[in-house]
Amino acid sequence: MGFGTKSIFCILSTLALLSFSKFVLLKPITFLILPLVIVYLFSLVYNHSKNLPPGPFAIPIFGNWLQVGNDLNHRLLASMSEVYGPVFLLKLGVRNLTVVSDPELANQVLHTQGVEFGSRPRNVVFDIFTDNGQDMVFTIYGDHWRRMRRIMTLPFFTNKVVHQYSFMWEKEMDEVVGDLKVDENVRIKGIVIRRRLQLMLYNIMYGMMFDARFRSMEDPLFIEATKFNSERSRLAQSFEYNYGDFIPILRPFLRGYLDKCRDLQKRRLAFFNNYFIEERRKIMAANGENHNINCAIDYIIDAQMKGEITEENVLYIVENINVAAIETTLWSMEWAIAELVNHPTVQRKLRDEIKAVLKGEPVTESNLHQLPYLLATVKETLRLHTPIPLLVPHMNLQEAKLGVYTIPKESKVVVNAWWLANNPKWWKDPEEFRPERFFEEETGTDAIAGGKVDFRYLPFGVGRRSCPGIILALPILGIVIAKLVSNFEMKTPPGVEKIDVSEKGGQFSLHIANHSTVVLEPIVG
Ligand code: HEM
Repeated sequence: MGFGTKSIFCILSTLALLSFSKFVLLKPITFLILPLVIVYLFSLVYNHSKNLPPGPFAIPIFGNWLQVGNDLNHRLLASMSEVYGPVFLLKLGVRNLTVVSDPELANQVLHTQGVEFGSRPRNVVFDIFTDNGQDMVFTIYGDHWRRMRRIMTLPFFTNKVVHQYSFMWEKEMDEVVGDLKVDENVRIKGIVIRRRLQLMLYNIMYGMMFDARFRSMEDPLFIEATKFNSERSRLAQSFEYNYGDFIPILRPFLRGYLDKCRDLQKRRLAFFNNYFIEERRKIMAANGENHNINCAIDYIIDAQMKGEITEENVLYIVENINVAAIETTLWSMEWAIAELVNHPTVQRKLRDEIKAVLKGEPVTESNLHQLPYLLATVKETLRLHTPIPLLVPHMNLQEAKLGVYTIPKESKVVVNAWWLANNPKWWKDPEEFRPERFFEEETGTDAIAGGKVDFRYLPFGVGRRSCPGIILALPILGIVIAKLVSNFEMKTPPGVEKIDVSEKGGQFSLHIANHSTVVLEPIVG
């Protein structure tokens, strides 16, 4: 007798027993429990006949939600994978969550079955922030995504763009170095460097997008842009709305939260439109048919004028760059700086490498490839502190196979990229910040040079939905770190032994919990 038949037999005998017992007749409460028992037994049969991935026992309506809670972060999911295996399934109310923690299965989700798992799940808050998928990052896999990704590639994600803008990036970074050198407090008490680096990154991204620049950290438009983006991040990243997403009957209780999201989104999009996009439209219109393409948004508006995308899509491309590009790169910089302060020998080795190879020439995008220790330091930062530890969630529109298991259609599928890169099964002393690992024990893999994909190391994902911004993020991170270590000795403030590298996570992000105060002592000579 197979399991299915056995279970049906079990259901029938349980029902028979219950219906004949005095207990049923006497206790009305049984009428409440009985349906739950039936649902549970049927779900057992269903799960086994479908061969769903293993997972904790799920109760009706709530599934596993009451057991696992809201904060489904990379560490909790990693510890669950030790119990349930490299792929497991959580039922969260009406949603299914499949968690993948194995390089070969990650290869299947992201690469060999990239089409099947290439969509993004929706949720009540993201539906508001993307107007039901008008954007690119969170939209399902299909024609709209393909068109948006193609249109964004040429003005943002090519080598030509990198070469065109790297001079501007380097200038922005030199300004940071200049500002830090003239401020005496920086070398005595130290500063929280985040805000200054944030201004630099806004200037880099807004320069590429709109040919625009914020004058200083006090520029009212800069203050407004950062406020809008951080509020958007807070509302979207919070775990506090999960209950309404998992259990639709609870959604009325989310009304206040969702109204807040709608209000913010309206004001934020109007801000992008009125101050930046409309400005570019005016400049383009003044030049008529022969308008020049001076920045990314000109190219994108041009695509809209040719009827390839809508006006709303243009706005959502701007919104996506604000969300995807700036904070991710900024978090990585903060992690790198904190680790460098805590590891002065790594700073010294970086300095030695730069001196020996470049012999006094400045670090630029075009000579970065000559600095393998610098590249390994960036790589090690993203391994230990993966900024998007579970990648952006994937989703299968149809029922799909993953290994021997069946993944129900429209499941949220997350790849635990942080655990792939920090599991002691695959890495020696993974908790150590040690760029040398890529020259010592990792030499046989795609450690530095590229080539065959190493599915243990996926901070940018891989495959169709991988991060197209990697082409900008890696050189930006490399040059910033190189400029900081060449110009400054980075230290803890007086009385502090180590920078606190505790982490704080959201639905998609992992950042440093306390923005570090760092002393930067200029290097003379
Ligand atoms: C250190 C910095 C960055 C990290 C760690 C990072 C990481 C990621 C990850 C993990 C994904 C999702 C991959 C997946 O779902 O499989 C992603 C998607 C994306 N990233 Fe990045 N990213 C960074 C910087 C950037 C930058 C600078 C840009 C743009 C200028 C950018 C634009 C995007 C876009 C548009 C997507 C969505 C791709 C799609 O859905 O097709 N990212 N990024």
